[in-house]
Amino acid sequence: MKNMLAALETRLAELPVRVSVALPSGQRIGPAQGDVHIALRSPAALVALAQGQIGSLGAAVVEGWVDLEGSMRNVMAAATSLLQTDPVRGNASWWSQTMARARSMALHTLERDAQQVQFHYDLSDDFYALWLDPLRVYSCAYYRSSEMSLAQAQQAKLDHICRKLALKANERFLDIGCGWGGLIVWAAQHYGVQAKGVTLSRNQYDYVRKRIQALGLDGQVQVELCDYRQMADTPYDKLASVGMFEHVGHANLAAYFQTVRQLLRPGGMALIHGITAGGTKNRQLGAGIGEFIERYIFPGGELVHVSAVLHDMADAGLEMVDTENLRPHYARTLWTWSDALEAQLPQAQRILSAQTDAERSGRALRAYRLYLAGSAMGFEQGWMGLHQMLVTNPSGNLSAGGLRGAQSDYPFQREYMYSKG
Ligand SMILES: C[S@@+](CC[C@H](N)C(=O)[O-])C[C@H]1O[C@@H](n2cnc3c(N)ncnc32)[C@H](O)[C@@H]1O
Repeated sequence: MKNMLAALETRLAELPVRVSVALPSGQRIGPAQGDVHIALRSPAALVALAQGQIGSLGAAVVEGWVDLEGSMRNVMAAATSLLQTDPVRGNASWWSQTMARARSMALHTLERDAQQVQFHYDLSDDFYALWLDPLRVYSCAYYRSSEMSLAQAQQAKLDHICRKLALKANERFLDIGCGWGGLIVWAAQHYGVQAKGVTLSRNQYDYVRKRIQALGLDGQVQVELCDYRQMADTPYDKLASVGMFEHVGHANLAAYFQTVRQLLRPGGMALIHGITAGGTKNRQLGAGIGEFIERYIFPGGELVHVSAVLHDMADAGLEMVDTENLRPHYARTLWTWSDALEAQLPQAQRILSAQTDAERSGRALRAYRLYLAGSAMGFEQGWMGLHQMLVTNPSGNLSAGGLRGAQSDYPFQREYMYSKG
């Protein structure tokens, strides 16, 4: 115990911010006044701190076994420096990979996915509205110029996607995992497409239906509450799926891309946008971070390296024509969400308390504070990436003129993405 405390004290002295710690015994270590103050109430939390298990320490904060004071930026600066192992380093053994695959299959039945998605997205619309932009876009923004606000950068992202897809008036456009409907409404209003979105969240479905009505878009935009695996629509001209494959799981990724291909007409284009793992072996981040996210934020969420995503896309017969990594944009997006939440903690607590008892709402708020700031830090550190992948369903059909080969709507050069066509 003495050695552990001495080692902890040395580590605290080396941190980039001043961290003071109150031990369960009442003893204090570190500076008298810190930028961050940690009050430990359980010996297990002390061990997590000493071992740099920052995810486990976060869980202890959520459960109320640790009190944490300080700005989220200082907390995260301390957290990265406390780490003793690289959280991106995964286990490559055959056994661990096989177990991870079996777990992934079990986690993603139709029933479980509906529960897992509703656990997160149906927490409270008012809570999300507090820190998201006015269109409630819940994915990485695109800061086309550095002075953009979050609202502008989210609009720029919606437009970036529409341009990449070269959307044209009257085309049929599907958004799998449409959230609060930002993209389908934007694509209908600005590109004149016939749009449909699907979501597994009841709150999102109700909200989008009302928004479509309020905007008078009934004949042009539709939303459906269903799982992507249950769709049997005739193929669309264009398709997007944004912030969605993180919920699909590695074991189901190939089937997800087969569904994408079936829902896309020959020659059509799809834009797949999602969080990717920084390493090739880890489905979850180490140091207890993955367990934290699984338990409090995204049950069933899985990270997959971009190489594995592209592999399964190719196996499904989709051709990747353009890939862009927006990782720094997600760090900035997440810090903006985190700052907005930090600036409105009493309102957030009130909103969450209206849904459930004080203990559960307190836990949820502590979990979201750590998740938003921790994710911002994770993108800054490169533990995760954010890839936009443009793919086509190449037609290989015999046409009247003979064999056409693999053709698609993808233009010859990528300049078209930067000018409204
Ligand atoms: C991170 S949100 C992204 C929402 C939206 N695309 C955006 O950018 O704001 C993920 C979305 O995927 C949806 N989703 C997750 N699993 C799904 C499934 N199996 N079938 C249909 N939708 C699903 C959720 O309901 C949610 O709307």
